[in-house]
Amino acid sequence: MTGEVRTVFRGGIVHCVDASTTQLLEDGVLGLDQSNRIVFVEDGSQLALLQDRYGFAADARTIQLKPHQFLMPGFIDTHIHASQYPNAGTGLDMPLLQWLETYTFPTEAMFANPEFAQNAYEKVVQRTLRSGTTACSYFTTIHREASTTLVETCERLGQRAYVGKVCMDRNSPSTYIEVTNESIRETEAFVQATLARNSELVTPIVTPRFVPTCSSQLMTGLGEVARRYNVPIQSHVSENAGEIEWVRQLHPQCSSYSDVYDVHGLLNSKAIMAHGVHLSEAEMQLLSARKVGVSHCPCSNYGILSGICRVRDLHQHNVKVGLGTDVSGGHSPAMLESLRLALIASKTVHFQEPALAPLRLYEGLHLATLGGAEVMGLQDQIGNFAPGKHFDALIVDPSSIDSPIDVFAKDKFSDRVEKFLFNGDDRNIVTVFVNGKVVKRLASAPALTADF
Ligand SMILES: O=c1[nH]c(=O)c2nc[nH]c2[nH]1
Repeated sequence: MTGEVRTVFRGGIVHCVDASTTQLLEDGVLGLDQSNRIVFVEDGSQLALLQDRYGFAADARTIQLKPHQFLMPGFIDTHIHASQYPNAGTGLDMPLLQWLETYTFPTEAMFANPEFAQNAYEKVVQRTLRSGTTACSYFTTIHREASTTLVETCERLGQRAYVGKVCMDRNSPSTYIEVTNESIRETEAFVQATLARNSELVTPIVTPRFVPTCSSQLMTGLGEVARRYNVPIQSHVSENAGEIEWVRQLHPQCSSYSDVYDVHGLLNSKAIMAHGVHLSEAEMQLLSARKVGVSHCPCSNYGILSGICRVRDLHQHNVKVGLGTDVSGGHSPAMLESLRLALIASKTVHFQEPALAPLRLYEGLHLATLGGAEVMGLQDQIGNFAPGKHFDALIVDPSSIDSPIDVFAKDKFSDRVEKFLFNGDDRNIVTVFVNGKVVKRLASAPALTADF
């Protein structure tokens, strides 16, 4: 239910209505109610009619975007290791298992130090917000205290987030491993404490790292915690050939990597599985039947030599797909980079399998916004500008100060949007709203009243 219209934005608007429909309005209007929920998105020429149709408050305000500016939904990063941000852009010279041992586990172990954790988490939340990411599904480390620091940081800086304390009780370094029962107890304590905050923005997510580092007893226990508190689950699946072979040796009785999670009660409609690069036909059918979402992480899949996820094939199997930066297997915390590489990766798949058509630009935008919301189970709350949703949005300015884009008189509105998606960066993202609150504002932003 939405209320009377209190705020109207007028200017360009682009958002994905569904996986195959994008609404592009060069002169659009978007109405918000008193709690900053979206009431409507319409063509601006209809404004007078809309006042009657939706009931505008007597003191409703109109915020006029500057020429070339447009509104779009915030990006949704469905898979990011907040604790690996100190390594972002480094160490991309090895495949997954070696990379974990050499770079990743040693850095994650440093989060035992609260000051190190505080500094890193502050930076990753600031950086992702600045890049236009309004919602993230974060992995932290095995440390509960530091994981709570990330929860507090997201709340304070105003980012919507799932935060998961990582669990691992086998095949891990002696300095970075948990005892099974303690890992389950600590997860439950973290879930309880995070739920008790009644946060509008942050939700705990149960996070078994991946099969090689989680015993059967741990996976079963974590599945029970997720069910008891009705919270989501995240992990990694079928990312890398060496990893998949290891899982086969560890669980010879299971028919596939995905089946290992299934028999331990970890696949359901609230589960997010990252990568899915080498999923078999049977695994795609299983993920589809369990309504599991896949986080496609193309930067990481190239960076740590995993392979290429067949997104079109997943869609044909009716599997939900969103995008993840997967910092720091992925080099960049910016979702624009993941979007671009997702488009390129789909062309590489197409070269190899011509029947799988490359993703079109707006399918990429869907993956980065509404598709991500579906993967996180938040499709009724965020991901596009449908009535009733929260206002998690960006004001993009292709002509902002220091813009990396040049706009020409011949450019249509759709050209300006495309230029941003391919050549823009955070200098073009002049305002970021999460839950109707401004969390980033640059000098080129339109004037806003103080209560945003
Ligand atoms: O890309 C990845 N990053 C990780 O940190 C990880 N852990 C298990 N599997 C993983 N894959």
